[in-house]
Amino acid sequence: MKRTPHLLAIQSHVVFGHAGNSAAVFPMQRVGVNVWPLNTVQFSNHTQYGQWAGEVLAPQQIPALVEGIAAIGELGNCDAILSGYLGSAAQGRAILTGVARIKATNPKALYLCDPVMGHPEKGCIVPQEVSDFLLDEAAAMADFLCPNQLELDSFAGRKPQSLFDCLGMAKALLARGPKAVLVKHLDYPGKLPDGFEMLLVTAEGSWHLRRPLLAFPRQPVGVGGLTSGLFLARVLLGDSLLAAFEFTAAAVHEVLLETQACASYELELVRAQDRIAHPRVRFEATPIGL
Ligand SMILES: Nc1ncnc2c1ncn2[C@@H]1O[C@H](COP(=O)(O)OP(=O)(O)O)[C@@H](O)[C@H]1O
Ligand SMILES: Cc1ncc(COP(=O)(O)O)c(C=O)c1O
Ligand SMILES: [Mg+2]
Repeated sequence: MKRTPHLLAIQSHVVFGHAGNSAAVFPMQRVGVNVWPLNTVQFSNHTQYGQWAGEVLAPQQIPALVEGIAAIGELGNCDAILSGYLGSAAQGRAILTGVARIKATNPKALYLCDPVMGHPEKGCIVPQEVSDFLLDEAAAMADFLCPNQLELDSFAGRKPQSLFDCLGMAKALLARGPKAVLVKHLDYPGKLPDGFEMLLVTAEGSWHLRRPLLAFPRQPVGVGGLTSGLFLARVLLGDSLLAAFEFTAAAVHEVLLETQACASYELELVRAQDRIAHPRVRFEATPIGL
């Protein structure tokens, strides 16, 4: 029997609703991965409500929890680490220490960094020191990097002029160390208004994917964490990077369709669970080159 992969997921938890781990853990479990959630913050709700209660985890807790897992002899079973929303740069550095510790135990373990940098206009609040940490330190250690357009712009230090420019910016990130860059959401001059577009860039090739843009009165939150989590889960389950990319686009689209049908602001993950595991839609990524 094939072994069930294990994934350490280090990102935010919200008591109500879905963002960070609260958007990613259940879908990753639903597709067949054992998830070890380590919550960087516990907030009452995501920050785009404009107010929240709760606390940021003390950074020293991250290596302490990793050591606790090592002490019971289980750290070598960790196949991958995912990091997303961080409460502080010190937490980020503690995660990189944890990644190094896990890779020393299991050199095959993969590290996916979702460089959540915040979006002040949308109300996604992340301290500036976290963005600086992601740009200067985390990208170099990541096997997979999953920026959205804003985050890709921050890495490149400029805005794109075209789709090919986005491709160039994502390819430039490969030189910093990652094996693959998944751009979760593209935005560039000339983009068709009725599509939601993504890019996958690897040393072997690059692919562009378009799915329909759905209308929401208020954009749902947590889609980034859902996207990076499902992508890593499918890679661990044995998909090629391209197959994991296409699966992720389809499963995320299914969740958004369910959410739209329910007229819900929060992602309808529980209702969409069978559609996550077995998406009915399929989007084919097309090769793209410079
Ligand atoms: N097919 C779609 N139609 C409409 N909105 C979408 C679709 N897919 C994703 N979204 C929304 O697009 C936005 C993507 O946000 P962005 O900041 O680029 O990424 P992230 O989710 O990482 O923060 C989110 O608000 C998400 O809810
Ligand atoms: C607590 C928390 N975690 C994570 C996120 C990131 O969400 P997404 O997955 O949409 O990037 C947000 C965005 O506001 C947030 O408030
Ligand atoms: Mg995001």
